[in-house]
Amino acid sequence: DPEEHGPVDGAPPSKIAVVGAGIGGSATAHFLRQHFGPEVQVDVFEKGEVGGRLATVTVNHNDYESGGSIIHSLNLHMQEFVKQLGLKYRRNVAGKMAVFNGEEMILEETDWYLLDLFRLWWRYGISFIRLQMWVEEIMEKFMRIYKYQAHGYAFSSVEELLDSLGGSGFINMTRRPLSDSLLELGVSQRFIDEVIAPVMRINYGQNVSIPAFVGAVSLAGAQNNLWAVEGGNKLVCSGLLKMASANLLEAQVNSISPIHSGEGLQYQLSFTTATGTASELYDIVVLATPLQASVGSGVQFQGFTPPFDELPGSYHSTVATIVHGYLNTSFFGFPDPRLFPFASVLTTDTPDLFFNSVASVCPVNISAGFRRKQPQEAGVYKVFSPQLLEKFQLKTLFRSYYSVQVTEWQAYPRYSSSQRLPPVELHPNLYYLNGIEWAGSAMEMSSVAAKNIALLAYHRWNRQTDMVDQRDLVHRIKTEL
Ligand SMILES: Cc1cc2nc3c(=O)[nH]c(=O)nc-3n(C[C@H](O)[C@H](O)[C@H](O)COP(=O)(O)OP(=O)(O)OC[C@H]3O[C@@H](n4cnc5c(N)ncnc54)[C@H](O)[C@@H]3O)c2cc1C
Ligand SMILES: CC(C)=CCC/C(C)=C/CC/C(C)=C/CSC[C@H](N)C(=O)O
Repeated sequence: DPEEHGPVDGAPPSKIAVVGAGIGGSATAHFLRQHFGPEVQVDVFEKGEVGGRLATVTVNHNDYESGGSIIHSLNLHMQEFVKQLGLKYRRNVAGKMAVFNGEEMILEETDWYLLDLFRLWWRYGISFIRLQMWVEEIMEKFMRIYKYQAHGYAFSSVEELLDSLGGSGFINMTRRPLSDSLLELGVSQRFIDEVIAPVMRINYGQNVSIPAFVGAVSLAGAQNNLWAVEGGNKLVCSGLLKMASANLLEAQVNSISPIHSGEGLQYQLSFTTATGTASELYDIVVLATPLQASVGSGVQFQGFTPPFDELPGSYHSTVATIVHGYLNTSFFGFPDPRLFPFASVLTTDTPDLFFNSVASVCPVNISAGFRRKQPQEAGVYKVFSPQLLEKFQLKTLFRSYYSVQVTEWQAYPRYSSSQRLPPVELHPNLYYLNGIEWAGSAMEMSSVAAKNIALLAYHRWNRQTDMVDQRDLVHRIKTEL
């Protein structure tokens, strides 16, 4: 009901709450400040660590990313944050990749690009060219969002946002399995089994039946133009909160209820801090954390029914195990570690294989002369697996080790092609950011959603309906310029 958005006299909101200080919540605080100006109070509630799923662990005096680690060169919001915050890029240190099927390496990268290309062509025909063109085309359409957002356009749902970028084709990609889309494109089943499936396993711990849209995001994350933030990706979150002059409250939000008073519509947030429970009133609230029961945000809605009973679906559990030790290269068919040239090993979808990938990792601070450790030396490796690794499994992958650090993540949605995308607007001035993860979960996706919600909240508050869910933006923007 438009009557319930901002006041008719055009007064700005005085207090806005953001729940969650991951990249989604921090970026929201930053964009809210940009759009609503310096006067509004922005409170950010965080029950755990700033950064959320962007986190590091310390091994042998160095820090390593244990959650979200890589950023695409065309992820322009992340790039802009790093620039504005005066942070530095950390380029990917090159390393060769192989695919293991539980018995042997079925694909091995070499030092010779042309040889690799020839091998790919020999084994899979032109599947890899078709795939590359498909991902490029999707990326090109995805990039439209930056123009739309720069012109101030917002979308009231993830479907509207996707539709504006790639029409019904993009929405359909969230509803059909990746394998179907690729087969239709003429990509061979062998290529899907031996290349696509391993990429889906390392990036989302799932298989090729995940929806095509998130499949394309995952494939973009397997390209070679990737980077990270020097010092750790989570520095972006703390930096954005600071730049936005947001008040960080170390508190768990327990409930949200709408209150109608002389002030108009407000939301009462009740929350628990180290010293007890309290509550505050806000004009606008943004929830920047997954609300699925399996993730356990603990937020209850009181006094109104959001547009869902309980959000359907659950989050996929992925275990990141960081091991400092000696890789057991014999397990991969290389008895002599000096002859093992790979920095990362991906795996095919093979029953009984207990891990998705193992990769040598670089610390978040790399000095100029940094080089990856050779397999005959002790190095730091990240293993992704669906379950906690048992001791015998660690002993299978490593000849010996000094330390093991385990992070069990409710990592990203457990994707299915029949899942509908969650709503963005839960009540007139109450917004939900993490529905976008059901299209694709990545730092940039949360950043795009953050910008969208800040714009949407601003236009709704000011009753600017002509800036929301506008059609034919490609053409409109051309003529606006
Ligand atoms: C192992 C792993 C690897 C990944 N790799 C990549 C990658 O390489 N590249 C990439 O782009 N993406 C990657 N991702 C995905 C990416 O990390 C996420 O999409 C992104 O970080 C999500 O950010 P968010 O802010 O939306 O959510 P979160 O980071 O989950 O933030 C939500 C925050 O809300 C807080 N919170 C929850 N409930 C409450 C409450 N009631 N009160 C107060 N606070 C609350 C939580 O503590 C949390 O800090 C990876 C994820 C994982 C787990
Ligand atoms: C949003 C767009 C257009 C592109 C993002 C591409 C990207 C960076 C995807 C990564 C997705 C993801 C969840 C990766 C997880 S694992 C990452 C890495 N291999 C690791 O070892 O940590």
